[in-house]
Amino acid sequence: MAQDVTYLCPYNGQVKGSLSVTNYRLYFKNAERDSLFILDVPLGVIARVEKIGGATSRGENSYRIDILCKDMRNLRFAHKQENHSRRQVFEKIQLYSFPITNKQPLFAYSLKEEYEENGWRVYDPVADYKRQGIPNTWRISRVNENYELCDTYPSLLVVPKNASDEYLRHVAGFRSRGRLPVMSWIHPESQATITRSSQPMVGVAGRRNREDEGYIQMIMDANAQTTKLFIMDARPSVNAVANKAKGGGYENEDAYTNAELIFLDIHNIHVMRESLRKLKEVCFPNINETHWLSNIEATHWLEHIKQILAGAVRIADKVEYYKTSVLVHCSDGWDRTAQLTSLAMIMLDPYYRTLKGFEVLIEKEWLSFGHKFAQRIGHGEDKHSDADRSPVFLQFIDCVWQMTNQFPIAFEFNEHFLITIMDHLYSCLFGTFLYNTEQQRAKEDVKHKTVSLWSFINSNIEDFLNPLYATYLDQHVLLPVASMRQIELWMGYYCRWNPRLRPQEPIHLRN
Ligand SMILES: CCCC(=O)OC[C@@H](COP(=O)(O)O[C@@H]1[C@H](O)[C@H](OP(=O)(O)O)[C@@H](O)[C@H](O)[C@H]1O)OC(=O)CCC
Repeated sequence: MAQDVTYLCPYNGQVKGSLSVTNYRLYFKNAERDSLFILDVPLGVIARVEKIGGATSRGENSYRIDILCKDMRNLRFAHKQENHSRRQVFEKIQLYSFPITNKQPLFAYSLKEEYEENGWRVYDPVADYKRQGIPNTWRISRVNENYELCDTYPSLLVVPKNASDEYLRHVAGFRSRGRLPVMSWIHPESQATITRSSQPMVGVAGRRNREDEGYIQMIMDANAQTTKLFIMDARPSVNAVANKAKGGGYENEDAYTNAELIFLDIHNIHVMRESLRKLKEVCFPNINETHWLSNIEATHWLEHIKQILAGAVRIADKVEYYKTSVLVHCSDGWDRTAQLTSLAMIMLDPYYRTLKGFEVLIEKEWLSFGHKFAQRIGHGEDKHSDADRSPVFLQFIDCVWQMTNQFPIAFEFNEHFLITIMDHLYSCLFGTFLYNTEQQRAKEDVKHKTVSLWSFINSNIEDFLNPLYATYLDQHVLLPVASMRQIELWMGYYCRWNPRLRPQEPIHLRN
């Protein structure tokens, strides 16, 4: 606890008060009695802490602690040199914001809160495949039971019936990191499927693999409706070609007869990280009125959102209206592929537009299929400029918000639900988003040692429901308009800290 600290609020000016740090949060409370001002920041959201100014700094508020956060804001606290309090506050914030770096346990292992709902029971892979209805042209394989085939995949895989476990091993050998094509979703009527994978290891030599080619044919044959299959490669073709230099690449249509390859032109994690960095500069702390639209355009953020949504629309369109199966992949098959399969599934299957169904979707397409949450967010690590960090999951949640914005009564959950998920992606209060793979989470026994985010949400469900929700029975397919005219900046998230941008009651009505 440090007394006599001044929070330099970009909206309310200087606020004098006391700053406390616990092993979970940073808590600032103003000293004046009249208007209460509180800042309550989970330390997990902190990306970087720095000391500004030294003992000889004389300018007003020049002796500070500046904090950069992952949730689109920065916090600045001015200290008094004579109090000698800054060092201790700084060291405690460092210690508890970066527990992995400092060999401390993540706070999720300290949370003792009890909830009546056990969120760890929300997702059961067999139950979701049963709900989808797996016909006997497909089978559940246990070949990855102990993660021996692919340590970044789930232990349970749904594959074409005729592919033996031995055959699967050959196919996995030709896919980057063993991430072979497996089923994400099957259409209840047409039996057209969405399958997902990583890139084939074609390389500059143009290597082929008989089993991989035969396996793609099996996926095609499992859909009696058509003799064709679309391979949607999420990447710009130039990147797919560049990946050949590292032994990767894409399917050669001569080798995969009846398959049509389409590139969806979604950029890689490095482009997206840079785009969000620019967006934060434009949105926080204040909005430049005259250059707002050109500043937003210069970040390219909305173009990326549009491109991801448009890719998912093309997948949903092929599966629904052409009754044709689609294989989705990118380079590694855990960033853009997860965005595309999960968005297409939301468009095609109303179950995933319910609150529980959305939780199942995140558990299945993101967590069980090895999206590297720990690495992309940097949980507990102080390496704020790590090139593996990237807002891939935020882009997915932003695309879901775009759909709720275009179809306000089609989703059971509300905006607060999406923002709460983002807040706890960073907070490390729950075990849900910790680690990078299902195997790691099983090894760390998170289901017994931590609380699931869905326990908290499902025990307070009324806060997260959309009052306008109308269970669409007939309109089960929802295709958003993925064009720049319809895509909007999600102000409720990117500008959430600016009180002037919150719709207020007219001043004269304020008491
Ligand atoms: C000469 C060496 C060629 C080379 O490095 O290939 C590597 C590629 C990197 O491949 P990219 O696809 O551009 O970028 C990759 C994808 O973003 C992938 O996510 P996803 O799951 O969405 O695939 C991430 O997991 C990887 O960490 C990242 O490297 O780099 C490029 O293609 C950049 C050139 C334009």
